[in-house]
Amino acid sequence: MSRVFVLNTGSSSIKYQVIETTTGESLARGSLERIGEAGSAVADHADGVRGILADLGDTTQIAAVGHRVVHGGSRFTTATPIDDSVERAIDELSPLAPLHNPANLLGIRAARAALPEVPHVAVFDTAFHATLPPEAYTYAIDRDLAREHDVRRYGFHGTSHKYVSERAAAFLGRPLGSLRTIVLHLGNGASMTAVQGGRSIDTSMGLTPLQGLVMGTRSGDLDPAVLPYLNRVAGLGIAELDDLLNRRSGLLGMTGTGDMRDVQRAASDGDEAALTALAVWRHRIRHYLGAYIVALGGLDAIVFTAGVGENNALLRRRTLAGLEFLGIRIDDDRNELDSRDERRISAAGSPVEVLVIPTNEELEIARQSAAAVGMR
Ligand SMILES: Nc1ncnc2c1ncn2[C@@H]1O[C@H](COP(=O)(O)OP(=O)(O)O)[C@@H](O)[C@H]1O
Ligand SMILES: CC(=O)OP(=O)(O)O
Ligand SMILES: [Mg+2]
Repeated sequence: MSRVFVLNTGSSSIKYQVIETTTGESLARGSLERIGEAGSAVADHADGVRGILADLGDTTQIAAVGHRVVHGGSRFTTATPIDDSVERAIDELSPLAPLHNPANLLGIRAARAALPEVPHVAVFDTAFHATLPPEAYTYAIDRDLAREHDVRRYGFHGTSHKYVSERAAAFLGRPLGSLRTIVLHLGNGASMTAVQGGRSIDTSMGLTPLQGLVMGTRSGDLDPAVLPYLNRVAGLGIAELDDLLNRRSGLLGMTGTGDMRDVQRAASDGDEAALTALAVWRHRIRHYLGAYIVALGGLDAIVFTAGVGENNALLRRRTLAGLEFLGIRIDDDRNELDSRDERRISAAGSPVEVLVIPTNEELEIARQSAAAVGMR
C-alpha cells in the first residue's frame, strides 16, 4: 500500500488528490478556487491546506506527501525530498515565480506541520525541461551576468507536458522514442512544448512563467524595451511593471476579464476588445506551432490539455484552422464530442494526429514522489 497525498498549489487555486500509486487509483480529490479573492471563503493558501487536511479525516494511511513546486531553478532537476534546507531554497527562488513559489511554500509548511511523520517531496515544473539544448535555453545577453544570476530559460508546466506526451504515445500505440509532439497546455497559465522522443527540446515559458503565450493575467512575449519605455514615459517602477505584466495583462488586460469563458461570451456579443484578444491569443499559439514544427523537423502529434485545451472545441478548431497544408486536419464531430476521456480529434488519414489528453499533474507528482522516497 502506497498512498500519496498530492497538493497542487496554483496561483489562485489548490487542487489535491490522494492516490494509490501501485494502481494509479484516485481515492479522494478536490479543489479550492479563487483563493484570496474578495468574498472568497478561503482567505489564503495556508487556510486552504488546513481545510483540505481537516476534510480528509483519517490521514494515518498516507505514506508520503507530494508537492507541486513551480520553480526549481538550476538546483532541482528531479523530485526532491523536502527538508528545511530544500524549503529555504524554494523560498529563495520565489522572485523567479512570484505568483507560484510563495503559494507552493505555504502549502508545504501547512502540510509538513499537519503531517510531520511522513516524507514530503517537491516535484518541480521546471524539471522536465532540464533537457533543453543550450540554443533553446540561452538568452543573448552578457554571458557573465547571465551565469552569475542563473538567467536562462527554465520552462514550466513540465509535469503536465511530460505526463500528456507520454499518454499520447500510449494512446497512439507508438514508441515514445520516435514521436515528435507539440503539447499545448492552455489553462490560466499557458505554455507550449516541443517534445522529441519524450524529451523537451523547446518550450515557450522562460526564466519565469511570464514568457510565451497570452494567459489569463500574464502578457507573455513582448519587446523587453517596453519596460524601460514605460518607466520613462509613464513613470512606472519595477514593482508596478512586474505587477502589470504578471497580474494585469493577458486576457484581463486586453478585455477586463481573465477568464476565457467570459472573453468568449463577450466576443460572441461582438465586443471588439474581446475579439482582438482572441485573435492575439490564437496568433501567438500559431507562432510557436510553426517554430516547433521546424525545431522538431516535422510533426507526428499535437496534444491539447488543461482548462481551455481540454474543454473548448471552438478554440481548438480555430487554433488549427487552415493548417491542412501542414498535414493537420481536424474532424469537427470528434472535436465537438462532449467527453472527459483521452481522445483523437484529427480526421481519419490526417498525417498529424491531434489529441485531447486531460492532464493529471497530481498522478505524475504522486508517482515521482513515491519513487523519490523509495516507495513503489
Ligand atoms: N469550457 C471552457 N472554455 C474556455 N475556457 C475554459 C473552459 N473551462 C475552463 N476554462 C478556462 O480554464 C482555466 C483554468 O484552467 P486550469 O488548467 O485549471 O488552470 P490553472 O491550473 O492554470 O489554474 C480558467 O481560467 C478558465 O478560463
Ligand atoms: C507555471 C504556471 O503558469 O502554472 P499555472 O498554470 O498553474 O498558473
Ligand atoms: Mg495548472
